[in-house]
Amino acid sequence: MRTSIATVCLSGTLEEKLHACAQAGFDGVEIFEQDLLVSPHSPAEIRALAAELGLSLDLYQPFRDFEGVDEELLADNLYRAEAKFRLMRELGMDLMLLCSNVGTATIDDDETAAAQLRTLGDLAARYGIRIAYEALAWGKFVNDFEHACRLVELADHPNVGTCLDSFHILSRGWDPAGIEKIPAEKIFFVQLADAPQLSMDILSWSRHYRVFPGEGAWELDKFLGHLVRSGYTGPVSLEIFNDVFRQADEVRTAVDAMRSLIWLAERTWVHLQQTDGPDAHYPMELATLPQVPEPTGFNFAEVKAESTKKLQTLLGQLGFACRGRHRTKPVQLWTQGRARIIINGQQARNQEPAIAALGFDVADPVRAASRAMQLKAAPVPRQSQADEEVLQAVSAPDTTEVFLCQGTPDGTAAWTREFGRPADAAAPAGRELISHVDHVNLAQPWQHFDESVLFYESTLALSPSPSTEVPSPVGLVRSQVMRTRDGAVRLALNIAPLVMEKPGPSSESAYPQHIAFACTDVIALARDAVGRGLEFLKIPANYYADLQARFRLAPELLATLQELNLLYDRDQHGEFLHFYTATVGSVFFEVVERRNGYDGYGAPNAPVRLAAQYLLTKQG
Ligand SMILES: O=C(O)c1ccc(O)c(O)c1
Ligand SMILES: [Mg+2]
Repeated sequence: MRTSIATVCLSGTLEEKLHACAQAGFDGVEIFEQDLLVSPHSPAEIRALAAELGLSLDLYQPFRDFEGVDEELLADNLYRAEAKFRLMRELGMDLMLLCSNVGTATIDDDETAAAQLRTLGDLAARYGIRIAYEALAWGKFVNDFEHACRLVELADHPNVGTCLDSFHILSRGWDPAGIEKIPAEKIFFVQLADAPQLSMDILSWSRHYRVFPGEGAWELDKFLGHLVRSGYTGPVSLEIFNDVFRQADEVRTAVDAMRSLIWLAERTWVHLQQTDGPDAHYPMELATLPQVPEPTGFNFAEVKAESTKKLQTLLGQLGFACRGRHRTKPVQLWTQGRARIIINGQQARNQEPAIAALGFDVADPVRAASRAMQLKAAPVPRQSQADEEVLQAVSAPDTTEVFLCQGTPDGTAAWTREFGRPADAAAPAGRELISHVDHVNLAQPWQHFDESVLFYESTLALSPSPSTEVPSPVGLVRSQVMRTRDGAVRLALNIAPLVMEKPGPSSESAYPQHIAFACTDVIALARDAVGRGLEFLKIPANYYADLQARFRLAPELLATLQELNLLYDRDQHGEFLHFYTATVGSVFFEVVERRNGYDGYGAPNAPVRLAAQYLLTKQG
């Protein structure tokens, strides 16, 4: 599959955009006219730069409002077109995108429009140029890809074909299966975009909210499957109008874009294997990736900190014990049940405690790392001694280090052997009620949220749950859970509100993130923790009054919840009881008890938690 991307997807100058596309590994680009118009470089210089970078210039776009007009306007439009053909010759380009007329068309007649396309084809042919006609979803008379194809067929000119754009097809709810009926040689170009399911006018949706494949709501693997079956072999290009990508770092966006195409090609290959059988062959080649199953659990979570005292105290109060110190590094291992927390003091000068790494249990770490690398994940450089476990790790978009660890049937981890028992090893403070890490909640930089979702889905095989929004005193927090089907791994990604503008310590400290532990008896554990002096996040009385109104809890239970600062929720399966600790640095802990298969995260309680934490930061 030849890959391409429209320059409109990226921030920066045309020169910067071309460099980013080449760096990310694209075969070619679509030149967006606006990017060229504002460039100080001549068309010849842009052509030379693209050649030097090994990028083909696949499509010049857009040319607008051409067909369905009267004779006088047609003459003007042909004059405009010829100027662009001359420009394209300087660029060394031979394919121009023509959008269906959205403004100036006055004649709603297929024969007329097709004849005008034929005239344009004649003119284009003199310059060795071909025209790819695209139905915009909001076109005046042509807004449906099959209608555009009928006009192309009627025009019956070798230099006139169609451009398919998934946005215009899927946003209108047209059935993409119709793509298979289009003669492959008439599909001159293909653009892909995904989008979140929104209810708004289509033009605004298209111009502001498109995202890369895998970051929205559409089944683009099926869309691409229809295209592959049509016999098309040309470039598959990304055309994403997105307000965030326009401001984000262009190199990162280009890598995110490339990852989406690599992943989509694989998904499409899997889809076609399943529907057409393993012996089916198509002219377009789809590269595949090493297949990996979902991870089976969290292997560890690592917190980096210069001063580890407060963390140690907190973990001890939760019933964790220090199981050892690393033989050669200032690193401690704290465990309870299968929950492992590494406290890492390496290269942590002046660092307040923060979650730095997560380990996932996978079936085959080398294979999983190879997949991640093929998906353009950046490897984490590591120095290990000869007798140490070689661990595979890649960097997530929010810079969390993702370790791919060997899963074992009994949940043990071989690397723990490197931790000798410390001289001051404490016996666990009491009974072990925590069994494992239930979920981890990571704050995402606002401009990398979609990238993070795609990263965890494509590299780790986690699936996105429907996203939610949680009100907090400093903004609305968008939350997206990525999880395995069995819930063994649950990762909640939150977009922190843009800036904490209110004065106070919160504006300096990183947005808090947390690790939630699963426990079999949260009331007992909370009582133990109270006895050990744990500082709980204080929950206001108003919350408990509302709880009573919503759930009619037994008075004794309600009193216990309130006494212990426990929160409560219920779903169609069962009940959820949980509490939060105070925050150290940017880290806090949660302990949860899921009763009878409760499957959520206490979403109605999240605003209460955020408000309580906000109050604490105000008090300093
Ligand atoms: O929004 C637009 O005008 C526009 C322009 C060119 C395209 O290829 C497209 O899909 C939309
Ligand atoms: Mg388009």
